[in-house]
Amino acid sequence: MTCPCFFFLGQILMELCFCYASLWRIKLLQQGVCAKTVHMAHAYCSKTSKQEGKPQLGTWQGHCLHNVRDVDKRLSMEMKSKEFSTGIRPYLHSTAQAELSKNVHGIVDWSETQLFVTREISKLIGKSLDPAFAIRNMLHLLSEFLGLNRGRLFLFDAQKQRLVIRYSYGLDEEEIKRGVFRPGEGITGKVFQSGEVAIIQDIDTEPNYLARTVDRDTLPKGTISMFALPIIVNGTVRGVLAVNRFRGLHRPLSDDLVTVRLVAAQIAQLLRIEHLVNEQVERRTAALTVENRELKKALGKQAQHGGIIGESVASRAALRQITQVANTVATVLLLGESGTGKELFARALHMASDRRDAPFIKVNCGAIPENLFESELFGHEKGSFTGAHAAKPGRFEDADGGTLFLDEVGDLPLLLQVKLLRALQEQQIQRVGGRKEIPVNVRIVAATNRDLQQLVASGRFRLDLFYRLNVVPVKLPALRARAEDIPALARHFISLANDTFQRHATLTPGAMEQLIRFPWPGNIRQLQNIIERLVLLAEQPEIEAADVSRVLESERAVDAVLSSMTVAAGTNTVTRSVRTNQAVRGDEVEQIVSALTECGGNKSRAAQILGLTLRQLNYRIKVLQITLQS
Ligand SMILES: Nc1ncnc2c1ncn2[C@@H]1O[C@H](COP(=O)(O)OP(=O)(O)OP(=O)(O)O)[C@@H](O)[C@H]1O
Repeated sequence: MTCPCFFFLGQILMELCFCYASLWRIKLLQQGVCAKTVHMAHAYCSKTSKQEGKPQLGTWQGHCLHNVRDVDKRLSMEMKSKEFSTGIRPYLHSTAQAELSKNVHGIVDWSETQLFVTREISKLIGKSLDPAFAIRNMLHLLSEFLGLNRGRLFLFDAQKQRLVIRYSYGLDEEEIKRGVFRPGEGITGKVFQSGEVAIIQDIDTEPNYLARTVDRDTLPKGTISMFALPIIVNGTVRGVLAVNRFRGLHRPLSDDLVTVRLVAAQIAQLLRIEHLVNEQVERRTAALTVENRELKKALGKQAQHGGIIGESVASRAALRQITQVANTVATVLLLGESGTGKELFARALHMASDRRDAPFIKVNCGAIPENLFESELFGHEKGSFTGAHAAKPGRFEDADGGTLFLDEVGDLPLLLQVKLLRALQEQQIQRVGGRKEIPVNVRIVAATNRDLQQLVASGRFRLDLFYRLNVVPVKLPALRARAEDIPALARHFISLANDTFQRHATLTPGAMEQLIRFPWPGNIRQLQNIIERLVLLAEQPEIEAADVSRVLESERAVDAVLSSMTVAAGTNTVTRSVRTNQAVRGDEVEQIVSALTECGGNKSRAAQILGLTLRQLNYRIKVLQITLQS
């Protein structure tokens, strides 16, 4: 028989316990601990006591305190972290408050809570695609509202060949550090290896549970279950999501599994997006790093060599030659096809010489009308011819102390060749209409894309002038003879085009390969034009091999059309192919080509048909980059 005193004492103790637990609840609420958690812990304790029939003060109070203290300890830890107070805490606080206002004094309705958690998880993805924010909040929701605690996401570290914890909720730093598994090791490793879900009813009886991450003593007494789910991204297992579950929760295990599966699927989605973004960023960074390195290299060399890009043997030989003679007065004759960089070399020579602070004057001998040429070169006195209203110095005088660059010197009329020779020999000139000899100190650099020796042989160029100019001949190689220079030149032109058109284009290795393999006829300008076109047409920053193929294909088509035009010369059929790289000026090209065709390649007659002087025709041929190949 029970003593009434004992029964009475028991009632008092029970009341005291409720009061104690309520006080705890109030205290924790005052301290800012999440109200829902405290409420859940409290509800759990009340239920336990009811189920166990009569009050067992030590056991249920112990449960209650253990749960509340444990939650409190972990929340305090989280609350200390910056992230909690800036991102997660306000979010959970507001949702918990909302839930609390509905449910604070009633028995927890789990299906409603599950629905709420599911909704919140989906909302998280909409809020941010940042995996750190979304995943931590999901784990937080699982723990706070469903009691699925110590959520941890392991990801496979390919370098270490280990699964390591990347995101977690409710684990301290030591626990995170300990949570490392080899594939196949423990439950986590096995789920990773098999790609199958593991549901552990009781971790204490599971031989594969290694209790490595979470020390068993830190978990509540009683049965603890565990879910471990593979995270599958694009068909590959990338990691494992694990959570602990107290068996004491009064709802089916399968309900929680549904929610954890949803979280695993959302995490996989987030990682897929992260992977895609990282891949893009990595590709872009790698391309930019290569480009940066190349540009730095090119810049260094450019600064050294006056902007000349060229690593090939032929380019380096030409560079060596101009560097050697830069500081002398020796006349340099630059020989090379159109667009091989003759002007660039002439300028570099000037800049490398001690004349660099004096003028560099360029005269295009092929572009100046014959009747104006002498005055252009040597100047004129007032009234020396109609229209000479004032005295004007010529280009020789302009270049005094510096460099005079005579481009297309092979086009110089014979009469002027004599006068030029005289000026070179005597280092003095006479203006048109003037009597006075004017001394000039000019260094001559001449250039031509024509075969001067052949012109001498045919009587169109004076031999003595040829010797005078040909002191230091420098042969500039055509692009086809220096494929090694193409990558550096291409990058240089990409950078120029990016500056001009405000773009950020880069060439993929495949695109560069296409440019290297293209049979460039010789003109660097053609390479530059194509790169400019590629930069302008590019729909995305990376120019792919297919983009280059497309542009080169159209280039080939233009070449083919122009090459098929043959020119017959008299009764002897001389076949010449005509090419250009300026498709945009096709009409004019066609007119010139058909005039040349009609006249059997005779430029003087073609010029008459076109209403041009021979000099003008030669100039148009040059500007339009029409090359007559025998
Ligand atoms: N080695 C090089 N490095 C960098 N750019 C180059 C190089 N060679 C040529 N270029 C560029 O190619 C274009 C043509 O060069 P340039 O005008 O010097 O050739 P050119 O032989 O004088 O041509 P033309 O005979 O038609 O007058 C220019 O834009 C020039 O900057």
